[in-house]
Amino acid sequence: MSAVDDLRHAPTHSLAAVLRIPDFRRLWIGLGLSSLGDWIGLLALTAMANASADSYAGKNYAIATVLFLRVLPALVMGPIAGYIADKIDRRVTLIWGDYIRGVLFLTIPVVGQLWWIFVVTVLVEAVSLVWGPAKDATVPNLVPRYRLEAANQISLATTYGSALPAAAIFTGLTLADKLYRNLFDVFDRGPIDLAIYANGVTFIVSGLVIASLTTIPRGPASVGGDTNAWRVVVDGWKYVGTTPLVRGLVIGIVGAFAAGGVVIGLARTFVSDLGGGDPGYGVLFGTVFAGLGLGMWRGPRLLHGLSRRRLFGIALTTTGLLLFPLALVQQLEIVTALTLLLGFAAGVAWITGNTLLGLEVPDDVRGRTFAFVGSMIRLVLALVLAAAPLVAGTIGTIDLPGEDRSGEPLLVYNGAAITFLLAAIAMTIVGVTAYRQMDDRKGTSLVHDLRHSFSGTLGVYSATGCFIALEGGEGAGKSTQAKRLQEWLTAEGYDVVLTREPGDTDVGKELRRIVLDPATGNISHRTEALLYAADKAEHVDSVVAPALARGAVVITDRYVDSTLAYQGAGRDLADLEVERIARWATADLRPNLTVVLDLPPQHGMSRFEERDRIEGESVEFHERVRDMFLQLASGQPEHYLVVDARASIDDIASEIRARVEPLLDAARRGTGVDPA
Ligand SMILES: Nc1ncnc2c1ncn2[C@@H]1O[C@H](COP(=O)(O)OP(=O)(O)OP(=O)(O)O)[C@@H](O)[C@H]1O
Ligand SMILES: Cc1cn([C@H]2C[C@H](O)[C@@H](COP(=O)(O)O)O2)c(=O)[nH]c1=O
Repeated sequence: MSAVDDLRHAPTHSLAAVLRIPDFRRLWIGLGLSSLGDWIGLLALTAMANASADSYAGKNYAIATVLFLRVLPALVMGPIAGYIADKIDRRVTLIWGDYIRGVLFLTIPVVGQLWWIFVVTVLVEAVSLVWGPAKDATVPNLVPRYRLEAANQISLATTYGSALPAAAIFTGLTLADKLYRNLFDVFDRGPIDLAIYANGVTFIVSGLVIASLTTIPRGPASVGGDTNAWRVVVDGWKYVGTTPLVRGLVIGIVGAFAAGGVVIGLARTFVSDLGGGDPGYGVLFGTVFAGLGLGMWRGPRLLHGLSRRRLFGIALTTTGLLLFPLALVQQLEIVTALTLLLGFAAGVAWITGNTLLGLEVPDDVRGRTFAFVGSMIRLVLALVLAAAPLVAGTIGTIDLPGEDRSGEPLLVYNGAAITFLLAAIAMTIVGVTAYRQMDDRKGTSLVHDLRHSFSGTLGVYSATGCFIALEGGEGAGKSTQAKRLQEWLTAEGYDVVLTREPGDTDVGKELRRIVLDPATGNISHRTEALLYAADKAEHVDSVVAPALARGAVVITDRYVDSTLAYQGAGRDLADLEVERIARWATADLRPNLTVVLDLPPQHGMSRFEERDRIEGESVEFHERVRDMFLQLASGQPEHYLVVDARASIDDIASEIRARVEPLLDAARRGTGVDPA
């Protein structure tokens, strides 16, 4: 198979496949180098600012100014940066943007003055504001549309992930300076100057790498959308203010950034207070980002069964609670371990909040909401980065009562620790508020949900074919959409099996008659659960599994989620027990995608007249069923699509098609798909 075929057949979400595109790979190397340099530069500049003042307050103020100036240009220039990027040739912006930033950094050690650090910080940020949209606008020219999401994931991971090697390099340089004195004597400020020179060089090399790209189109970047920041903020306020869920999300996300800002803003002086130097600072910085990365990567999987809304509130509250010991413990090693946990919790909150925003905010206001959240984050970060060191500097040093034998105070807390304590209180309040505003499981204890999510398994995904389930309340349009999907896939040339629960097998037909015939009357709820489970066992063993094994696309009208919703939430049997039985019956085989057609129960019931045994249940019963479907979807957004079933049949069908299409690569090649 040729390299091109190989690339075409790689799954849509494959990161390796995007990196095999030569021009994207070059842009990525450029981005990686400049991001690495940028993080090293941030560490070195804050360390340089720290060294430039003598008093505790003076050090804090110098660091605060550097950090504040990094955010300030985005606030002032944000609206016009997009406009400028639109007007300049993209190639020129990308290449010269890197050269200019590189040269500016190289001048810092040469001038060696604090005021010049401030000037360069503002200039570099201003250039970055134009460089960013030009880069974002270039990526779609380098990769096919269906690989854009994977390309964006790589860009994001590279921008933030490079903080880790940057911290390692900075720590290595400062440590080497401590171990081998005179090693960096050629530089006025030893390893700090070297780090800043290295930063400048990485930008210039990045510019050279990007200059070798052949496919950056000539002409200005198209950043698209409304770049008027004021309009974005006003629209965002209106929408957020009137939607409780989104209000909770925004409070949480902005709160998490505020807490992060306090930690970053005070990290250098805090490390000094605990007796650490530049290497300790580098380690602490790297640890926060290692934790963040781990949290984003593993966190949601660790608690995969938990409602995403609850997980978000819990992660935020945990971030706040972890800040307490961080502030009070005075040992650098323990503080570093706590920082890893703190980063982890913040990473879980960030990825969960972002996913929820993407999933819960309607398409027509999603862009504006993201832009609004972005503006709020910058505003709050700027305020916090400026205010935290000022507060810490003003508090100064507090000796707690009690002395040791030599008459020294037993415990001394500096301003940084006290400010962490204030942030801990604020963050915990934000976390609890977000949790309460967004809780979608009121009435179910958190302990129950946690036990449930830890005891569950991740499930089994077929190694071949593609398994799609349609779920939802009565009359939501499952059969209609299942048929539409089948017709489309068949026309596309796939081997498709359309099936349903209960009643697709001979045994199943009998079971369906028993459970749905009003003449059956009241039966024990556990009997009902077992009858549905028996239908599932037969269905999976004789229909679903064989079809998947030969590489077919299997569409089922209802599956395990129906029993969790109807017998679990509707009948009020213990969720865990119903789930265990259903998972056992189906050998824990899970759909690659479950489409939930969401509709108010009365609306669905108005679509037909006859009522079977289950349809005849109360509205409250069907409300509980609906809530459970949504709850299950929110727990694993990567495996679900929730659709507003009030939309037209055509619109719903095309929304489903768009989500199913990327999953089909594997069915085409006869290999399994796990979109997560
Ligand atoms: N989006 C829609 N808008 C309006 N009517 C719809 C829509 N989708 C389906 N219908 C109609 O609603 C009725 C029920 O649809 P369908 O049988 O597909 O629902 P269902 O979810 O499979 O129902 P059940 O839960 O009873 O199996 C049908 O008459 C169908 O034509
Ligand atoms: C699979 C499954 C179904 N049910 C209920 C849900 C519906 O009321 C009927 C099936 O009717 P449809 O017209 O075919 O949608 O059964 C359930 O309670 N538990 C289940 O596992």
